[in-house]
Amino acid sequence: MVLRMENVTKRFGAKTAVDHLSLHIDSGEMFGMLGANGAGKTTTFRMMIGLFEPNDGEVSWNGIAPQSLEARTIGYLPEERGLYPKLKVMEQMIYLGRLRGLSKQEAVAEVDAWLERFHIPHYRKAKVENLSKGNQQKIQFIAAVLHRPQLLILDEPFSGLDPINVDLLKKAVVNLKNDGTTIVFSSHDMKHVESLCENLCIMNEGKPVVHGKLSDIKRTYEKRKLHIRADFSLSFLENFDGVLQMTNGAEETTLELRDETVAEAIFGQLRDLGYVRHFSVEEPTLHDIFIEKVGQPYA
Ligand SMILES: Nc1ncnc2c1ncn2[C@@H]1O[C@H](COP(=O)(O)OP(=O)(O)OP(=O)(O)O)[C@@H](O)[C@H]1O
Repeated sequence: MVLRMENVTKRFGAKTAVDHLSLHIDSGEMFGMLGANGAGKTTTFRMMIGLFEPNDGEVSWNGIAPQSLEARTIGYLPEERGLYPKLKVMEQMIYLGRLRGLSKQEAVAEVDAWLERFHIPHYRKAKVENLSKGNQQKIQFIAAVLHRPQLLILDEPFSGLDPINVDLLKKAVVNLKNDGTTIVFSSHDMKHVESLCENLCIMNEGKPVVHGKLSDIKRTYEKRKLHIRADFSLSFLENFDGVLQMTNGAEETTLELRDETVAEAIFGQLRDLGYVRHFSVEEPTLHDIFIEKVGQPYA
């Protein structure tokens, strides 16, 4: 399933929530959406699944409008979790499975397998309202995947989970991807996007400010961080051409450089000055790129 969003704009009254967004997500890909609160991620997801119509532009999956896809094709984990608190887990999952075209037996088999995988088979008959927040989230995740969708859209799937459950869910997501599911997800933790996605989009005020392959984005982002530990004073580097910022830690000096050629120039000079214990150039993190492009740390 290939997703194409061409020049998509969505307005709510005077507010432009998504502004001329073009995206291309390939079949079987895991795609990350980043953006501060209100950047337009959820609105984008809702257009991907046909809940919202764009004011301008087009959305299609394999050339088909999302509204025309079969219910079985899409799985969606909404940001606002929407389970029925009074219903028992299995009853509720059977109901949702039936809505997506599964028989009762198929739904029960899928749900039992997922409950085992998530180490919560004993909650089969529990009311949702009696589960912890993290376990409710696992149930909500199961609701999004029990019909084995080809496209899975996960809005903040890891928020509110402890590290063990984050790992459990991450593994599940990676397995689904390896089985061929196309996955789009948003996360407020850039490390999740960095570890899971080859391709991503950073949105800011409805506009895509960075979009493409993570490795290409990092390569074309010129700024580098340089870490040095030396047995002599490095104070002369403060005014070195291409050094944008210098921070002296207890053991190590960290420099922000205009680009990697500055590191080479510094390296050439240090060799003649004394013993250098450590010299390393760091690739930019997604966090660095986000701050540069969006102008503020991620909320
Ligand atoms: N149904 C709506 N009616 C009016 N305005 C809306 C509606 N949905 C979203 N908006 C506005 O559109 C903008 C983008 O919202 P959206 O929920 O897509 O952002 P987001 O990136 O998902 O944010 P968050 O990380 O906080 O979930 C916001 O300013 C929001 O207030």
